[in-house]
Amino acid sequence: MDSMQTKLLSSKPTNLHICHQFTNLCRIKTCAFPVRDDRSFKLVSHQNDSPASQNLIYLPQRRHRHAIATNAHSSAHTYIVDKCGSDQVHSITKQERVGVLLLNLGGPDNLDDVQPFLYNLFADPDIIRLPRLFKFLQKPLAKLISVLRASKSKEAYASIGGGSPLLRITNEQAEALKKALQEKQLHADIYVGMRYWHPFTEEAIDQIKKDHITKLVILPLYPQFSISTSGSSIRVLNDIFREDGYFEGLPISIIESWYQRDGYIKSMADLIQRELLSFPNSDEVMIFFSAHGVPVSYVEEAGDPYKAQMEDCVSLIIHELKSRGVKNSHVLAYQSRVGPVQWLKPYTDELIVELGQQGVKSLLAVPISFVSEHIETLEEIDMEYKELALESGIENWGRVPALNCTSSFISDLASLVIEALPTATAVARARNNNGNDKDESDIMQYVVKMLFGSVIAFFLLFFPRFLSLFRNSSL
Ligand SMILES: C=CC1=C(C)c2cc3[nH]c(cc4nc(cc5[nH]c(cc1n2)c(C)c5CCC(=O)O)C(CCC(=O)O)=C4C)c(C)c3C=C
Ligand SMILES: [Fe+2]
Repeated sequence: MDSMQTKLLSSKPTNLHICHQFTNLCRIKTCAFPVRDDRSFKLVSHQNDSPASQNLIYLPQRRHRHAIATNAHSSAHTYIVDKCGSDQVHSITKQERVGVLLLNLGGPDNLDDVQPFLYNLFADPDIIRLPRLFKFLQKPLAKLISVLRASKSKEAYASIGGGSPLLRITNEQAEALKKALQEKQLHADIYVGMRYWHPFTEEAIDQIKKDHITKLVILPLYPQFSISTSGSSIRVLNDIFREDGYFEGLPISIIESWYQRDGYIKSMADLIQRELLSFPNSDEVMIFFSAHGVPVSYVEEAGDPYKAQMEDCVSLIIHELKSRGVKNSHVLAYQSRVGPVQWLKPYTDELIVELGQQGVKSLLAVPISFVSEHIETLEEIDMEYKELALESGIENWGRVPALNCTSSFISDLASLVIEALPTATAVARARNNNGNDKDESDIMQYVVKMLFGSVIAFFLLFFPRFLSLFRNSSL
C-alpha cells in the first residue's frame, strides 16, 4: 500500500494529499466514506497499470471528502494503530463502545421462506435496475418473478437440507471475529445485518442503538464491491442514517471492499494449495475461479468495479501461489446468472463444457466472490457443475471450501476492523425532507402504484416474447 500511487482523478490536490496520508496512516486499502446513494457509482481512480496493484475507489461526495480530511487529524489520537503492521489497539478510551456491523445477503431459513426471500431480493432496485420512469413496476415485478422462480429455488434449497446455511455461518464468523478482536485487545459488539432475510439490516441497526454504540465499523462480508451486494446494503444504511438522529454524531467507518488484503489472499492461497494436493496429478489441475456474475450493464453503464476487482483479486491469489512455487494454469468465469439480459462472461457452465472439449482432465473450482458456503457452492458448484464437468470429459473434479471461520482469515478481518477504527467519522447527515421518501409513506399513492403495477405485471404474463425470455434463462 505504501508504494501505491493513488490518483483521485476528480479531486483537488489538497484532498488527494490528505487521502494519501490518511490511508497510509491506517494501512487501509479502501477509503472509508459512504458511497453515493444515487446508484450511479462513478469510477474515478486507477493505480498502476498492473492489475495486481490496481486500486479502485469512488469519488466521494464533497462533504465526505471533507470528512476524511477532518478525520485524519481528529481521531487518530483516540485509537492508536501501529503503523508497522502490528495490529493491536494500543489506546482506547474507556467510554467508547465499539460496534462492528457485518453485512450479508441472508437466505431463507426453510422452504416456506423461499418465495418471500426472493421477493425481497427482486424488489431491491440494486438487483433489478429499472429506469426511473418504470420504478413503480419494481414491486409487482418482484412479486411476479419471485413466484415464477420459487419452485426452482425451492428445489435447490431442498437439496442442501431445506434452507440456507448463511445465517448460521455468519453468526459463527461474528463469534469468531469477536474473539479475534479480544485477542487483539479490542472489545467490540458484533452485529449481523442481512439484506434480504432475517435478521434484516434494520433489525441490527435497532440493536446498535439499544446498545448505545459510540463507534461503528461497517464490514460487508463480500471481499469485492458490487452495486448489487455491498452497494445495496450501504445504500439502505445511508437511507437509515439520513433519517435517524442517532447516527448524526456517530463516528462510522464503512469498508467497501477488502479483497486486496494479504490475510485474505494468503488464506485463499492456503485453501487452494491444500485442495490441489488431493488430486492424483496436482500439477496438471486447472484452477477454475468461479465468481457470482452480475449483468454486464452494471459494469459498463453503472460503473460497478466488481469485474475489475474480481480480476485483480484472482491475479493477487495467483501471484501468491506462484511465489509458493504453485504454477498451475487458471481461468475465471461467472456463475448464477438470472433473467434475460447479458451477464459477465465467460459463463461458468459454458466454460466447463469448452474446457472438457479442449481435453482438460482436472478442474479445481474456487468460489471467489463470497466467504461462506451457500446455495451456489453447495448446490450449483457441488452438484450441477460437477455433473456437467464429468459429462463433459473432466475426469477429476474438486472444489475449494469457502473460508467460513478459517482462523487466518478471521484474524485478518479483526485487523481490518482495528485499522478502520481511526477512520470512523461523524458525518453530519442532513435529514432528507424532499418528497421522494414521503411518497413511500403515502398509502393512497402506494395502493395506486401497486394496483397499476400489478395490472401491468399481469399483462406481461400474457406477453409471450417477454415471458419466453425469462423461461429461456430459467428464471
Ligand atoms: C458477490 C456475490 C453476489 C452477487 C454479485 C450477487 C448478485 C446477484 N444475485 C442475484 C440473484 C440471486 N442471488 C441469489 C442468492 C445468492 N446470491 C449471493 C451472492 C451474490 N449475488 C449469495 C451468497 C446467494 C445465496 C444465499 C443463500 O441462501 O445461500 C438468489 C437466490 C437463490 C436462487 O434462486 O438462485 C438469486 C435469485 C442477482 C439478480 C444479482 C445481480 C444483479
Ligand atoms: Fe445472488
